[in-house]
Amino acid sequence: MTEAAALPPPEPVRIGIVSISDRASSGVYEDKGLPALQDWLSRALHNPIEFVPRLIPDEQYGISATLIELVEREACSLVLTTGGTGPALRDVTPEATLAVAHKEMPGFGEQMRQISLRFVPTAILSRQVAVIRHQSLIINLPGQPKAIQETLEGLKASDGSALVPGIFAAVPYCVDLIGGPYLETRDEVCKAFRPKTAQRPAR
Ligand SMILES: Nc1ncnc2c1ncn2[C@@H]1O[C@H](COP(=O)(O)OP(=O)(O)OP(=O)(O)O)[C@@H](O)[C@H]1O
Ligand SMILES: Nc1nc2c(c(=O)[nH]1)N[C@H]1C(S)=C(S)[C@@H](COP(=O)(O)O)O[C@H]1N2
Repeated sequence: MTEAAALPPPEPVRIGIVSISDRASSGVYEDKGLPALQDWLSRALHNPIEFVPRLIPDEQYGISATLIELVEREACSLVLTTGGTGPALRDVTPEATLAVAHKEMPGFGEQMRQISLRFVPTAILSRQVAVIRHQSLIINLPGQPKAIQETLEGLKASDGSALVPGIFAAVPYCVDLIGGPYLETRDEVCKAFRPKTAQRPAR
């Protein structure tokens, strides 16, 4: 038997994915946010994932209500949003997210802006936040569908090594610390960082 075969199977995880866009939610254009989130997470994680998707307009109270529902009724350990983080009048995702926060996790937004500045100078306009509510981590990502992979995965050199680590590298350990399932990443997509004492044998 190989070492990987002797390991227990990865724990299942419920992940809320929320696309926040006036135009995609009203059918003006096709939503590309939910497929991009689902595709990247399925490539990055060994864990079986149950996705809980929502496509909603840029309405502050509706966004907060959706986040509470995903955390409290749907028991999602992780919730990723995309869209509504810029400076436009209708962009209220950060306010809606902070309104349901028990703790703020400013490092995610800081790192996201560092990564995004390597791709576009307008990253300085992005206001993403991350928070903890109960035992769930909620993270805002920018609305451009291509920005989802850029921020989660970071910037890689041509040999695949990380030039700027993506924000997802810190997600599994954060989820450990709030009592969620043990998330196992595929190193070629995203190498999770955990201190040695928190690591289980690699798959
Ligand atoms: N869910 C989505 N699906 C496809 N493309 C999107 C989506 N959200 C954003 N985009 C694209 O990224 C750009 C910037 O996103 P942003 O969140 O600022 O949208 P917006 O201009 O506020 O409009 P809306 O809320 O109607 O998507 C959009 O103009 C659009 O081209
Ligand atoms: N990685 C990455 N981050 C990005 C972008 C991008 O193209 N790639 N677009 C920026 C732009 S133009 C804006 S206005 C802000 C906010 O985007 P949102 O309102 O679509 O959430 O995200 C920024 N962050």
